[in-house]
Amino acid sequence: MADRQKISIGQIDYANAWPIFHGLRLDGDYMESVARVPSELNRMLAAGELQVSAMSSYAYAVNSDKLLLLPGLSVGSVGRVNSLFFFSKKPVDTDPPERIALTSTSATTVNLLKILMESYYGLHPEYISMEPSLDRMLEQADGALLIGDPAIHAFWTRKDLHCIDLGELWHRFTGRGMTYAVVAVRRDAAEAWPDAIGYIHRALLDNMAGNVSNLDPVVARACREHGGEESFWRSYFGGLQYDLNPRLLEGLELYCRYAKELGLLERDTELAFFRKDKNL
Ligand SMILES: C=C(O[C@@H]1C=C(C(=O)O)C=C[C@H]1O)C(=O)O
Repeated sequence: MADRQKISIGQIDYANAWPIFHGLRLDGDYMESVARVPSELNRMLAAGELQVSAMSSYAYAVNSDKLLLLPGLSVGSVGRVNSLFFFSKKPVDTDPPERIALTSTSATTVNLLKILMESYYGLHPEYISMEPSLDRMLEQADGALLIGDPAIHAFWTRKDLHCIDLGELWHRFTGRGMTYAVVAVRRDAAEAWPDAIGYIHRALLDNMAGNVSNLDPVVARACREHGGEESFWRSYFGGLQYDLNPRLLEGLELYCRYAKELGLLERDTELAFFRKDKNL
């Protein structure tokens, strides 16, 4: 990497990540940020098109030999999430789905659903990956997984469908929290520019702490851009956990163990963290 390469920072292009990124001012001569859906960020970070990014925790696990977690940053929950939904025409308990359409934007929740189908329900449906369009997904499958903003809009409008909150079901199954997204840095970037990465890490932590302690600006932005009640957005953001705390880490470790057991991950995952003074 050249000395003066711009550091590119990936942001999740969904409301769930606004408490981390809203109001962040890092762009300039040496840094730029881009907002994409999680699967695209996962690909870009692995390809070296980004140096630091929010990403699916599953994709971190797949590439953990090339990445380090930025401590204290996450999108997680202990229980309900309100934006990770499995929609089905019939109840799963009485009418098991034979074919499930998975949003192509997700990595963590796609595998969370597979874990829950297999280990909680004892089901082995066929899976297909599709763009997040619920109508089209349900033309081709008995159930559909959506994440992020499309999941929230579908939850508001499709009261005719059965709906399972994946964070709630995971909590019922395991008693644990779960980390859906993390923020990671490429190990080569952490080695090349420890000070710059440390600066970005600090800026993200401070920005997140400010937004979490005063949700008004992100709630106002969500009402403006997505509609819906202020009370919905306040409890949505209030219900998510952004600080990668021990309950979220414990849940992520258990998720990785299930994923490995079921052949969804090739290896055991050891979570490794960026530390400014000793980053590798
Ligand atoms: C809470 C959410 O968490 C997320 C789920 C992800 C995934 O399934 O890969 C990735 C990032 C987050 O967007 C959400 O999408 O609503």
